[in-house]
Amino acid sequence: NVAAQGRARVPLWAHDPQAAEALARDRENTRRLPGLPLAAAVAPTSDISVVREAEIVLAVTPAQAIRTTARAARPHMRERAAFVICAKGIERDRRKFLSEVAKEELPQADVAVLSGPSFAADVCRGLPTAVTLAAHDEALARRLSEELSTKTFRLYRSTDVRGAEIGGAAKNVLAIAAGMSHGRGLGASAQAALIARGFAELMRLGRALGARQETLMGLSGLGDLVLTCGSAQSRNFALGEALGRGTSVEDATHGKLAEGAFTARVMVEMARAHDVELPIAEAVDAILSARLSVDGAIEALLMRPLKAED
Ligand SMILES: NC(=O)C1=CN([C@@H]2O[C@H](COP(=O)(O)OP(=O)(O)OC[C@H]3O[C@@H](n4cnc5c(N)ncnc54)[C@H](O)[C@@H]3O)[C@@H](O)[C@H]2O)C=CC1
Ligand SMILES: O=C(CO)COP(=O)(O)O
Repeated sequence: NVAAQGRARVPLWAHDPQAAEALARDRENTRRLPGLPLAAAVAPTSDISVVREAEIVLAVTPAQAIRTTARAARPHMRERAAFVICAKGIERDRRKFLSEVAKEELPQADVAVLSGPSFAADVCRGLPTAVTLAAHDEALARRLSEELSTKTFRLYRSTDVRGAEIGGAAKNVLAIAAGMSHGRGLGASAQAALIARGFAELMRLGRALGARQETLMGLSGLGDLVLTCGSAQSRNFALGEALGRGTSVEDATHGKLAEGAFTARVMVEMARAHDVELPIAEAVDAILSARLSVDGAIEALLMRPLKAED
């Protein structure tokens, strides 16, 4: 809907033909964004060859589906079209960032990352939102941020692609921890401590992987961490909250896409490979893999040796 502002036609591809038909019929995503109709210019389809029309493709699938989607788009994408990754996560099987996945699958495209604090429903309602648009090429970042910004959806440009994607991936894992603390009734002080120590983990990992500090402290890092760790509107926070209340991992992860559940393990593996300690992310991974209970994780975090605040 944002892209439809000022454009006559915005094709919207869905991989599931029934979903595309339902969107075309109802002009609304009745399950995920009820009460928020599609703009008139949005044209749902399940034919991925529509990317042929596009100079800008917004890739908004689950993170683990970015590779197959990019691969399917490859024969149809124009030379130098922009492939803007809006998913937040890291490829689990090959331990790759999504910009790396896109570059491998779409050599003809210019890859960018759009990430930051923005619940889809807020954006669709026209509530004020500000996010990061990162591309290695400054001129591309500038062009995309100008073309995709509206009065209420403001894109700040960056050339730190890695920083933008680390923030978006890591905050989901940390939001699960924040949700657990809330669901377990640990109180507002614990919540604030978790966000601050979670941010320390995000910074440590980001620095080890070459991200810039200002990106990690910006919209796509700290900004999105604060949003996601502080709102039950977040699916990651809601997943953690359910676990904190005692719901089983199987029941809690069912139904809605919570990217942190897919990112936790690969984030911990990447950190270990770079000798970076991430106790909160490790606890989330251990709980999701049923190696640790929520109470066991709280106990383990409280028992950690006292150390300097870094
Ligand atoms: N919903 C939100 O507020 C925000 C979501 N994101 C990110 O956007 C990405 C997508 O999230 P949502 O749209 O919210 O999730 P969603 O669950 O609402 O929609 C995901 C869509 O992907 C489709 N899909 C599932 N498997 C697929 C596959 N193998 N190939 C292609 N498409 C497939 C589903 O049919 C569905 O239409 C996630 O990485 C999420 O972190 C980022 C910012 C905000
Ligand atoms: O990324 C988001 C907000 O910036 C959406 O958060 P959830 O995926 O946790 O709902």
